[in-house]
Amino acid sequence: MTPTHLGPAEHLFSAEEVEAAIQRMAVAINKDLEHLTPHRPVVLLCVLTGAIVVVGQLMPHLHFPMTLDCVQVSRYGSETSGGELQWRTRPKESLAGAVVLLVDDILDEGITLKSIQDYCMAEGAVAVHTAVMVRKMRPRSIDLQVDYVGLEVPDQFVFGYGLDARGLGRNAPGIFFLPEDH
Ligand SMILES: O=P(O)(O)OC[C@H]1O[C@H](OP(=O)(O)OP(=O)(O)O)[C@H](O)[C@@H]1O
Ligand code: HPA
Repeated sequence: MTPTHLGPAEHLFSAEEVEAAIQRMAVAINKDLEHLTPHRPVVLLCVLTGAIVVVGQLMPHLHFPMTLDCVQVSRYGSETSGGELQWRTRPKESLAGAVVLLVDDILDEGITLKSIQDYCMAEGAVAVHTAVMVRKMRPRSIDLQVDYVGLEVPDQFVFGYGLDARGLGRNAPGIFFLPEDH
């Protein structure tokens, strides 16, 4: 157990391990998207709030022309189980004809990422590539292919590196979970 300001927590990944995983994702993304962009920049779509940290770490390692836009959606709030998806902010620019790189911090049930991917396609995106810093190892009823995954985490409510537990812990330098938090 590691002491954190949320209490003693299991330490899953150090900051160095998370950063190394983000760099590996960047290498794979560069390989796939670099050749697509001579005509039009990729739209990197950050899923606020949690993805702000992974996007900040990922962007300097991406070597193709891009613009940065964001959506803000939420379905957990201060809970550890998800509810209905609330849309707070939609992208500023039109997605018509765009290649989108959609980046979130976690794939849990998959409802958030799938809903945003569907939204992008409905807005006219030509392709939506998806990337998550962590994917939770759990059964999922959603049919969703995630193109880039940094790390796999157990079926626990994790925090750190942008991920919160009841609003706190986004600044934790690594990925943790509270053993009693389900
Ligand atoms: O795969 P799902 O089960 O849909 O859950 C994943 C989503 O849940 C969290 O967002 P949250 O609703 O907590 O908003 P936040 O990013 O503002 O914390 C997380 O940041 C993902 O966006
Ligand atoms: O395990 C989690 N941690 C933080 N936020 C989340 N949103 C969905 N699952 C999680």
